[in-house]
Amino acid sequence: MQQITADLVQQVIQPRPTESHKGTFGRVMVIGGNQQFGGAAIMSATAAVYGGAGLVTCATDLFNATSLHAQLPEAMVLAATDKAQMATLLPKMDVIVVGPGLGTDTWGQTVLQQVFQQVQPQQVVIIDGSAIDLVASQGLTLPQAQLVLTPHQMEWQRLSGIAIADQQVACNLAVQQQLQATLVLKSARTQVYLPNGTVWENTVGTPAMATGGMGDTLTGVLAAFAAQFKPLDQAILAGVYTHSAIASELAQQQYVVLPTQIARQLPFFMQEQARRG
Ligand SMILES: NC(=O)C1=CN([C@@H]2O[C@H](COP(=O)(O)OP(=O)(O)OC[C@H]3O[C@@H](n4cnc5c(N)ncnc54)[C@H](O)[C@@H]3O)[C@@H](O)[C@H]2O)[C@@H](O)CC1
Ligand SMILES: Nc1ncnc2c1ncn2[C@@H]1O[C@H](COP(=O)(O)OP(=O)(O)O)[C@@H](O)[C@H]1O
Ligand SMILES: [Mg+2]
Repeated sequence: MQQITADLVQQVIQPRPTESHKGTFGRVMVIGGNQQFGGAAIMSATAAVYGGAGLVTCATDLFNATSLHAQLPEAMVLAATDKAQMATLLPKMDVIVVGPGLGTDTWGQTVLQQVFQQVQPQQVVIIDGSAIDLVASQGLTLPQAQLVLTPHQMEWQRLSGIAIADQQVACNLAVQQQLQATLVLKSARTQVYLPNGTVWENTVGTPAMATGGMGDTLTGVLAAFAAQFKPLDQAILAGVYTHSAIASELAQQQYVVLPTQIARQLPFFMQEQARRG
């Protein structure tokens, strides 16, 4: 198993080119947030904006629109069930996050199926939370795209059929290769399984991160990094490390680290890495 280190992150996060504009840094759409879990989509979109994605749109239950805009006016918003608008906007996206706070009821199922039908092969699609549970419970076929799955151990158990106690590298790798997706298997020591069959381990992180919304925030970090930095494999590894490294820094003084604090720290951490790289 290879280790994700600060060196790798500093190679990925580079100073921004002077000749650039918002289009240079990618378009991200976060799809999720039912009436119960709106915060999850808001946290994902927040991390995507603070992580540097050029344009961020949140497709959600419009119940969440005011709260989203109250703290993140940078994000655009639309109803996830608006078929016409989704059909216009989805093909324009570089990176799609689907699942944070989506829920597994009929609303979530309808939204997910519509997204899977419209995704294009060149797009990066980050599948998280409820979307993973729905793929598992409904036996949905994953779309043709650059897929990144971000399950925690329980979600991976549901999707892969491998019980948490049996989630060893060889078994995980076999299923990940079948799924033809990057796997970010989240735990206290998150592992990343890349399409080329290499397996990486996160080397930072803290129990101060064990708070609801922490994984939702990770999806936004990964989306922003995938939108800005190439190749995708390196962007994902750097995103996983950055999310936890910020938490570890804050945990020097805090017993608990809030997901929204990690998002707000992203521009500072990224500037530090860009200067060192
Ligand atoms: N503020 C919000 O709106 C929040 C919304 N959330 C959304 O709620 C939906 C359900 O997700 P949940 O993850 O809460 O529910 P799940 O039922 O999928 O999983 C949570 C349970 O899995 C177990 N588990 C075992 N190993 C674990 C591991 N390594 N990491 C995490 N849990 C582990 C724990 O007992 C935990 O209670 C998702 O769509 C998610 O995005 C959550 O992220 C919480 C915050
Ligand atoms: N004890 C811990 N040590 C290190 N990282 C942790 C710990 N507990 C949780 N995390 C991290 O927090 C995130 C939790 O993700 P997830 O369970 O999907 O959260 P949520 O769905 O509530 O947003 C993952 O990135 C995981 O690695
Ligand atoms: Mg989660």
